[in-house]
Parts: sequence; structure tokens; C-alpha cells
Amino acid sequence: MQSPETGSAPLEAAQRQRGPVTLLLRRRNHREWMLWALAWLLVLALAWHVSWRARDRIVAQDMQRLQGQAQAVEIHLTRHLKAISAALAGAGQLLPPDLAAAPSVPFPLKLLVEAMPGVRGLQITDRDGRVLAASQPELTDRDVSARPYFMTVRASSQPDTLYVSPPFRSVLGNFTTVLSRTLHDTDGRFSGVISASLDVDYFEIVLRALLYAPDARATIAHGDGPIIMSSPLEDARIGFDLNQPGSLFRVHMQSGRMHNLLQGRMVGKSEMRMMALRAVEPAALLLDRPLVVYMSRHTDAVLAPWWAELRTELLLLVLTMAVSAVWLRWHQGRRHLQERTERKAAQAERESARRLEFGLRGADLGLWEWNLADDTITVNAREMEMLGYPPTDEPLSAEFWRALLHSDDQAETERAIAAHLRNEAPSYRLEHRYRHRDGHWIWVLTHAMVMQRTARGKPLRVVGTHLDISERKRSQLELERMNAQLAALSLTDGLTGVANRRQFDQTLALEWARGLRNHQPLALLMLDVDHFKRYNDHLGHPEGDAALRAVAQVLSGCLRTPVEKLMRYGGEEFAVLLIDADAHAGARVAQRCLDAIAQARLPHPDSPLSPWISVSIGVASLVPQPEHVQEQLVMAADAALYRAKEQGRVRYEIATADDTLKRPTGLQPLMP
Ligand SMILES: Nc1nc2c(ncn2[C@@H]2O[C@H](COP(=O)(O)OP(=O)(O)OP(=O)(O)O)[C@@H](O)[C@H]2O)c(=O)[nH]1
Repeated sequence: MQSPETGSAPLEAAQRQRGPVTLLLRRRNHREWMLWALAWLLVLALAWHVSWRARDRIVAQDMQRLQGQAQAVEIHLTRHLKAISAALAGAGQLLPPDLAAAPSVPFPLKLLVEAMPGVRGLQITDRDGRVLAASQPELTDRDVSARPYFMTVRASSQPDTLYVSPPFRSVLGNFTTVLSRTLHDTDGRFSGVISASLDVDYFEIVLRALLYAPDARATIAHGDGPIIMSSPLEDARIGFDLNQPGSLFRVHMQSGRMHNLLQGRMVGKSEMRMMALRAVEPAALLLDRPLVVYMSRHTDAVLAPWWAELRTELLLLVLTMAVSAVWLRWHQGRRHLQERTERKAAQAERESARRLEFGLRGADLGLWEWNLADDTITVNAREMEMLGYPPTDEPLSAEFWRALLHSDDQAETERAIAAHLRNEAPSYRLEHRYRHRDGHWIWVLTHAMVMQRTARGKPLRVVGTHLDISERKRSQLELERMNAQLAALSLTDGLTGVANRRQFDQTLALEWARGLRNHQPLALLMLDVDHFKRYNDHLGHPEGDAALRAVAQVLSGCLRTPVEKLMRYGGEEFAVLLIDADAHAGARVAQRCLDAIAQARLPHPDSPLSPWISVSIGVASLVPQPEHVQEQLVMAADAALYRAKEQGRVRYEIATADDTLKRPTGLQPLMP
């Protein structure tokens, strides 16, 4: 049973491992959101900058337009003032010098008024302020001496000045503004005033014609501040004094400039307006006070299209922001999922690699992975250890590996790899040698296969194992060597060291079959030591053995092995098989053997023939036929040997045709 502490330990360890990863991911997400916010701040700032510049352009364009309209009003007004001034001056000159004495005005004022657009009435006043004549008869004889406009004119009394009165409520009940010029008698003294009252309705129409937007307003004010007229007409505003602290009118007047473009609130109104203000003070007219024309528009109305566009742009931006935020959140979620899956897979792969490494260690296998793209090899520690190098995690050049390969194994290795890479074999397995770091060769068993190919079958990655089989290989080679030795021994005569009877039988069978196939003759020499029994009896068997070894050595020396090969047939009898040789060729070799033995002068102390060892030889030859058996050749050679013994020994005899035709009892040819 696990204690609760021990039971939760792996879980805590897993959480501890997960902790830093989660923290890192959170930080990355946080960074991305910061970047997202920063990017959007920049976009918003840029959008705001562009939009604000568009707003400024709209304001500037409208200001210019207001300026143009104000200028048009100024031109119009100047012409009227000039015309009225000229009319008043002309009428004044037609008046008699002594107005008081004059019975009446010599021209009808009403007619003059009708000829002057923008003028509602005309009146002539004497020096005391009594109305001598007026275009409206009801005003005649009235006393206007207390009226500010009269008092101002009389006080100043400048002959060429056109006096412009502030608007005031006339006796007729309506607001009016009066333009006046002084009259002088023949001595140049002030004799009265001729005045024209302006037709507000007329000017309102003129101003209205210049308004290009529903919220536009045109105003003409007196230089002292009161509004003379405005369009759209607002009776309540006529006479309203604009010359108040902080008013745009005062700003304009104090600027000393003839025209200004200003923005601000109008006196008595809460709305923001854009204004073009122009002072009307033509040089050709001596006005006692300037007039001020201003055209204005409601700022909000001017900017309404801009605001609408800005709202649309903001909406689009907010929508895009929302979409990008949703996308980022989705992307982070998906990535998180993907990374978690990859982490799990990597962990599983690590564990599997650990298990594999453990398994490979146990199996003493070196593991290698060949990356064909860059021709590098990554190996495990065992692989490096196998070759005497320290372990490394770095990929190594495949060329380094190829250089370690034994030159004798190169061709076969390359052939096997190439065949597998061409997909001709599911894997390859071969044994070869590698040079150990110490310089000695180790035998390695390679087993490898392609682990990854492109879609078109091009190999990308090969994984394989190496097993050090040097020990096994050494044992195998030793075994092979011993087997070969054994095989040789089994075919060698133990006493004389020449081929034994078994080898004779095998060689004869082999060459018989070849002769049969090729229709080539075979010759056989049977050699027997003469009177060897006597040798043994005289000197003993060990000496007899030595003599047999000496005879074998002499005979081997005179034969051209392996074509003429000496074999011990048995006892003191030897045989020589000659390939593609007839009886004459056999006889030549027999004579050579007899000569060699004679020249060797091996002592035989008990031979009745000579003091030296001698041999007798039987020679037989035939072309193997299907109806023959190979023993026929041996029997024929034996028969010839028998005859050689009979005829005195130390000689050779050639088998006769009869000898050759004798067949051993019970032996039948394979193909009779
Ligand atoms: N020392 C020794 N003697 C052997 C060996 N094999 C056979 N002999 C002897 O060789 C002798 C052969 O004698 P025989 O067959 O009578 O023939 P021979 O005395 O040589 O007389 P001919 O052949 O008629 O000249 C025997 O005495 C065998 O014992 C051997 O391996 N060693």
C-alpha cells in the first residue's frame, strides 16, 4: 500500500513540471495581447490623425468659403454706401444755402428714395434738429435734436464724412440705421443734416442670397457693436451689442486687421460657430465708424458629414478590433491545444527513446540515424563506444563513417545500401569491418532500413543498428580454418603427407566424369616399391615408414602438381592420375619417376635387384565411355604393374587393350 504522500508525489512532480511551461505560455499570450493593444493604439492614433487632418481641411475650406461670402457682402455694401453717400452729397448741393429761410425743398424726396435701392427714407434737418422735409410726410417738423445720430453729426460736423448711426428704434416703431452727411451754408457753417435711413428688408434679401447653407448666418454690425441687420432676420437681435468682453466681435476689432477667420461662441448664444469677419471701411468713403460684416456657420453643422464619416470609420475599426481579438484568442487556444499535443507526443517519444536506448544497451546495439539531406549521422553512446570514441550528441559527417569502412567490404556495402535506397529490398543486413580508433578492425553486423521517404519515394532518413560481432566472427573464422584443416587432413595420407586413397577416389570420380563429358583421355600410373617386404623385414617397420616418406617426397618432386598429382593408393603403392593424357604421355611420366627414384639412391640393404630402392610402374590410359566404369582404368594399370613386376621390376609397363577391357565383377557402367 502506498501512503497518501507517496501516492500524490508523481502528480505533484508532474504539476511542478507543467508549472513553468504554463507560466511561459501565459507570458507569451500576455505579450501578444500587449502587442495587439499597441498595434491597435497605433492604428487608432493614425486613424485619428488622418481624420483630424480631414476635419481641419473641412474647417479651412468652409472658412475660405465664408470669407468669400463675407467679401461679397462687403463689396455689395461698399457700393451701396458709396451710392447713398453720393446721393446725399448731390441732394445736399441742390438745397438752398439758407435752409431756414427756404420755403420748401426744391425736389421731391420720395422720388429720390425710390431711385435709391436699400434706402427706406430721406429727411433733411436744419441746424437745430427740426425736420424740414422727409420722404415720409408724417416726420416733417419733428424735433430730432436729441437723437444721438443728429447730435453726433452736429458735434463733429465734418463736411465729407458719412456718418453711420447705430441702429435705433424710430418713431415709426421699427429699427433703423441712418446714414448722414452735414449741410453747410455759404460761409461753411453747419446748417443742417441730410440723412437716409437704411431699408433693413432690402439688405436682408441681399444677405440671404449669399447664404449657402441652412445654418449659415450673415450679419452687418455697427463699428461700435450693435447689430444693424442679419439674415435670417431675427428682430430680437437687431440692436444687440456685440462689443462685449470676450466676444469675437471685440477680438476682431482689437486685432487691427481688416478681416479675420475666427471660431467661438456668439454672444448670447451657446452654439459654436465659425466666422469670417470683415471691416467695411472703404478708403473712398470717410465713414465716422466702420461697419463690420460677418458670415458664420454652425461648427457642428459644418462638421456633421465629417462626424458621420468618423462614426462609420470608428465602427469599422471597432468591428475589426473585435474580429482580430476573437481571432487572436482562437489562435492562442488552437496553438495551446496543438502545443499540448506536441508536448505529449514529444514526451512519449522521449520515453520511447529511453526505452529503446535501454533495450539497445541490453542488446549491446549501437543505434545510428543517417540524414540523407545533409549527409550526417547521429549515433548513440554505444555506437561511439564500439568504435572507441567518446559519446556525442552532435551529428557527424557520414563521410567519417565511410572512411572507417574496410576497403574489402566497401563494394558489397555500397551495393546493399544502394539496392535498399532504390526500394528493391525492405531492409539491408550485412557484415563488414570498421576500423577501431586504436587501429584494429572490428566486425560489425549492420541492420538498417529507410524510415522516411518523400512522397515521390526519395529516401530522407535511414535508421539502423550495429552489433559488434568481432568475437563471433573470430570464432567462426577459426572454425572455418579448422574445418578446412580437417577436410585437408581427411584427404591427406598421414604417413607420407601426399593425397590419400579417399582423395584418389574423389579425384578419379571427378576427372572420370569430366573426361566422359569432354571425351578426353585419362592416364593412370600405379607405382609399387620393389621388394618392400624384405626392406621391412630387414630394417623394421619404422624404417620402412621413413623409406615410404622418402619415396613419396622423391616422386612428388618429379611431378608437376597439381596436374600430375601423386596419391598414396595403399601400403607401398602410389598412383598418379594424368588428365587429358594418353598412354605415351603416361609412359613419359613413368620414366621420369623411375629416373628420379634411381637418382635419389635411397638405400635398400636387402634388395636382390640393387642396393637402392626401386619402383615398378603400370601405365593405363583410356577415353572414358558411357559403357566403361572407372575401376577398369585402375584394373588395367594394376595389370600393367603386375607385368612390370613379372618382367624383372625397376621398369614400367603399359596396359594392353585386353587389360583395359577387363571389368571388375559386379560393377556395371552407369550408361551401358
Ligand atoms: N613399414 C611399412 N610397411 C608397409 C606399409 N604398408 C605395407 N607395408 C609392407 O609392404 C610389404 C609388401 O609386401 P609384398 O606385397 O609382399 O610385396 P614386396 O615385398 O614389395 O614385393 P614385390 O611387390 O613383389 O616387389 C608388406 O611387408 C607390408 O607389411 C607401411 O605403411 N609401412
